[in-house]
Amino acid sequence: MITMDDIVREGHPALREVAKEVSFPLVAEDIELGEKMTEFLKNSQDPELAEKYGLRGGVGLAAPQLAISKRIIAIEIPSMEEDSDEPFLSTVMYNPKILSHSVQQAAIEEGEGCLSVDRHVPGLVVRNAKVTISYFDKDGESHKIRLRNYAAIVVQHEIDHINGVMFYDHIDKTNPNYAPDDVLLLS
Ligand SMILES: OCN(O)CCCc1ccccc1
Ligand code: NI
Repeated sequence: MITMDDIVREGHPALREVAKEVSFPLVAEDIELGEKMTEFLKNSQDPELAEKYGLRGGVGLAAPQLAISKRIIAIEIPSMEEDSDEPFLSTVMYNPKILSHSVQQAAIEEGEGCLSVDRHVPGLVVRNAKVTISYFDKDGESHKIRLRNYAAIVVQHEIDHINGVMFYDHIDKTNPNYAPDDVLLLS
């Protein structure tokens, strides 16, 4: 299983590379990788397992964070309702792509973090509020989905990783808390 020891930290070259597309049909290794990334995210969101294995909670993970320079991301966003055991978004995206996005921008009010960054980097990470994403699933089926708000933020954070971009690259150097006047602040 993937643990924090497998996640590379800032300074590792893989985090600054543009990852390569995967080709279809996928090799077994890339299908298994996606499954292990999802397993990590689920474990990281389970208080007992997270504690037992010392996992930091995550809702997304990108292959470059495992020093694998491939365009593979896993998303595991729990549903907002406590009782529902269906996640809001649970998927492994191969060759994800932002097809289009809103003019409207959004940011998480308390900023972002990253499993590959062992420090708090304050500041607003302004992103597109809505995105239309295309991706392939493990069976090579093509998908096109529209995401907004928190889910859109998470997927953009992960797609940044496969392009060698870190969340703090988006923070305004001179005024980290700069918020464009019509940015949607998500709490
Ligand atoms: O790359 C995944 N990762 O470092 C885990 C944190 C993901 C994440 C955190 C805050 C806002 C969007 C996404
Ligand atoms: Ni990250």
